[in-house]
Amino acid sequence: NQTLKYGAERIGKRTDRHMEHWRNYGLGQFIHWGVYAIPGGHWKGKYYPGAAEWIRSWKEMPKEAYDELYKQFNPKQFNAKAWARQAKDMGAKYVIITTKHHDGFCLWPSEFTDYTIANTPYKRDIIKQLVEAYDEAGVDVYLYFSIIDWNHPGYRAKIETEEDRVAYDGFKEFTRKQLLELLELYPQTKGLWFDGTWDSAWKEQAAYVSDLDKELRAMIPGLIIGSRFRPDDFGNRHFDANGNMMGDYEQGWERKMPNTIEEVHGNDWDCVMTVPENQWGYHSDWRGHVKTSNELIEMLVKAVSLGGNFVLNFGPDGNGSIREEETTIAAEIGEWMNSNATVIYNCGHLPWEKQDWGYYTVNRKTNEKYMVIFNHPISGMYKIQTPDKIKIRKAYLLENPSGELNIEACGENKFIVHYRSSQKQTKPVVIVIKTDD
Ligand SMILES: C[C@@H]1N[C@@H](C#Cc2ccccc2)[C@H](O)[C@@H]1O
Repeated sequence: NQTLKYGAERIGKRTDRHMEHWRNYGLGQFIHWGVYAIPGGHWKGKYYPGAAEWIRSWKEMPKEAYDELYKQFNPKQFNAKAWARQAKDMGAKYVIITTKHHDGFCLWPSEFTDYTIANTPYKRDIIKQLVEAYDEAGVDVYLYFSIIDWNHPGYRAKIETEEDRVAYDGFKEFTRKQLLELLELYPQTKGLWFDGTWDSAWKEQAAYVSDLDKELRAMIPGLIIGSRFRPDDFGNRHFDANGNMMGDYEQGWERKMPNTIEEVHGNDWDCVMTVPENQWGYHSDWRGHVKTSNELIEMLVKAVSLGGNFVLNFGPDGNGSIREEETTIAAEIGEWMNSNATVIYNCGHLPWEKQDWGYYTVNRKTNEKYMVIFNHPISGMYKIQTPDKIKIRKAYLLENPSGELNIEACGENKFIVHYRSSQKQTKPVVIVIKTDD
């Protein structure tokens, strides 16, 4: 182990009540919204094949043209309360909202730049409306903030000259003032979700970012910040040079998921996921595979079964509307969550051998165990292998607690639950299991 001045601030999970609350969310919503929603992945009739929120970086998009778009931003359909209601009905316990993406456009009236919502035809503070609406709906608010800021003159991807260094020092102070401003303006914020911290310029700022991290945490008790913010002494992010995670949870699962508990290294973690293959901001022409609600429910259950949170992205259009595909997905997930949230909220990893029929989750408070079934064996036999002498005493469908299922004990820690559905299953089914531990 090396002695690090700016490595992991803690070994092992945070155990305070704020983090315990975060750990038990299960399901969150991501909102990516900004001026990139105006072109929606097209420019002058051409289709942009990349992620819509990155369209400014497209060679076919003149930077000066993009940088004028905010003067058209006037989302007349925007209704923060409707968005919050939809998220609540989907079963999301928290939301992560883009305050500023890589293009540098601020959805709040920051006093440190003119490139903000205040200077659009819309004028009003989007972040304030969203924070208040979600908070009122009982959905905790987290703020996404991109360190990369293509609009700021002092931003650098790398520092090569003395001029770069001076410019970047000014950019660091600008970044710091915006972050303090956000927490000052929106004290309901429970955490910051940082992005765009992969530049070498940022990765050389271990001392500065360590101080900033402390300053931000001092502003809001219990503030939660993931592993994508601080670099260590050697520019490592997520894990320091000694392999210890920096931040309160691992932010390494973007559009991908772990398959085993070993891959999450005993840390808290989140998975942030898009409905199409790779669109966070609004793209009017989703191509490639668009995930169904069943696929997304399986990802949610898989994340919880491995001790993480699953955060599903929504990309509202330039008028402030949530697109039809996302509205349908939210309703279908919400319908399943209505009768199955028991296996998601306050649940985590059960260290039993993974079986083909699906995933286990366990309620951290009651120790009640769940089998969430995605694959029905034609045998009608659901195998369970318990560790060290744990016996299965009872099993029943979550939707029918009085209908006990037949359990066959097959020798040391092997059990078979017999279940054959009477009708065609189009959504995951949950079996509750009672044990003698
Ligand atoms: C949460 C997501 N992170 C951002 C990114 C990215 C990215 C950029 C380059 C290579 C791979 C990923 C996306 O624009 C979105 O905000």
